[in-house]
Amino acid sequence: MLRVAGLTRRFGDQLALDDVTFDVVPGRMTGFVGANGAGKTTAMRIILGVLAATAGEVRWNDAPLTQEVRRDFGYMPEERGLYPKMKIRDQLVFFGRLHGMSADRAEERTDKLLERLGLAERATDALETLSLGNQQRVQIAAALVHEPIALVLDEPFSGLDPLAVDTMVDLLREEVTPEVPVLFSSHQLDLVERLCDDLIVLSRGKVVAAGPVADLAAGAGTTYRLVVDGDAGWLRDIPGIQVRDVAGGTALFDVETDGVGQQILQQAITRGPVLEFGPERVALSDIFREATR
Ligand SMILES: Nc1ncnc2c1ncn2[C@@H]1O[C@H](COP(=O)(O)OP(=O)(O)OP(=O)(O)O)[C@@H](O)[C@H]1O
Repeated sequence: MLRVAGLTRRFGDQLALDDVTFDVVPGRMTGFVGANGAGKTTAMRIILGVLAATAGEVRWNDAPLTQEVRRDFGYMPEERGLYPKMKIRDQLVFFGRLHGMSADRAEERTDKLLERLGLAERATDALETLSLGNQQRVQIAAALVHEPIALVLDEPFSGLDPLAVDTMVDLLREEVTPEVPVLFSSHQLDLVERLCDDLIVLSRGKVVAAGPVADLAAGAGTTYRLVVDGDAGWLRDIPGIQVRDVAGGTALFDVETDGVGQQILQQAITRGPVLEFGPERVALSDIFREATR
């Protein structure tokens, strides 16, 4: 497991990270979100050892993370770091070799990834001749080529069209074996919601929410949605609930007393057909807004 423990980073007077602690659990995709300047890139750079922490440490399997172990991490930096004039296949093989792979293995992995990303026919083209979306695909391949033991991806999906996002996501899911923790930052909350198992929300250098998305989304857990064939206006007269909204047969309400939700379902059934009933999931955008307020 990758653990960030009490990370603090100052730039002059500015506190970019303030005692940040979180875990990135193997085999789970962890989304890292926060407004511009919240400190995501700074934290990722520290994890990768590109930047030093002012205080705190990064741990790997309960021991301080060493440079040797870091060599086996995969990293997609915010400032994409590939060589524009180098052929993409040569470049990926080169990165594989840098991470200690044999030439044969690096070539085998490179060809598999290029094939998988639909870039096999461009293997001998220079990176700069590719579209930006395709350059991004090569970036992700560069992070994956050496079969990393952990992945840290800074905005891996920015600028990609929905189809390219899907290809990348499929590839990540294939690559993320149960031993590999994956941390990725993104501003695309819909995508994060679809993709990640765990979420870390950073605001002004502090962790303001963290945990499994399902738990965070259920956090408010007392809001229900009822859809009936008819008018749901009668809900307004029921004690023990707070009606948020009623539009025709669709109602959203908060349960203030335990068990009232089930009583309402029973009442609704006696009044006519019930089309939908259940707890309302909180949208990630709402969790984000609430946490970073
Ligand atoms: N090298 C640096 N020197 C001075 N300040 C820096 C440096 N790097 C980052 N900062 C500051 O630290 C804060 C956190 O920046 P960081 O890039 O980590 O945020 P972020 O969450 O990645 O933002 P974004 O979503 O815009 O990429 C910002 O206020 C930024 O200006």
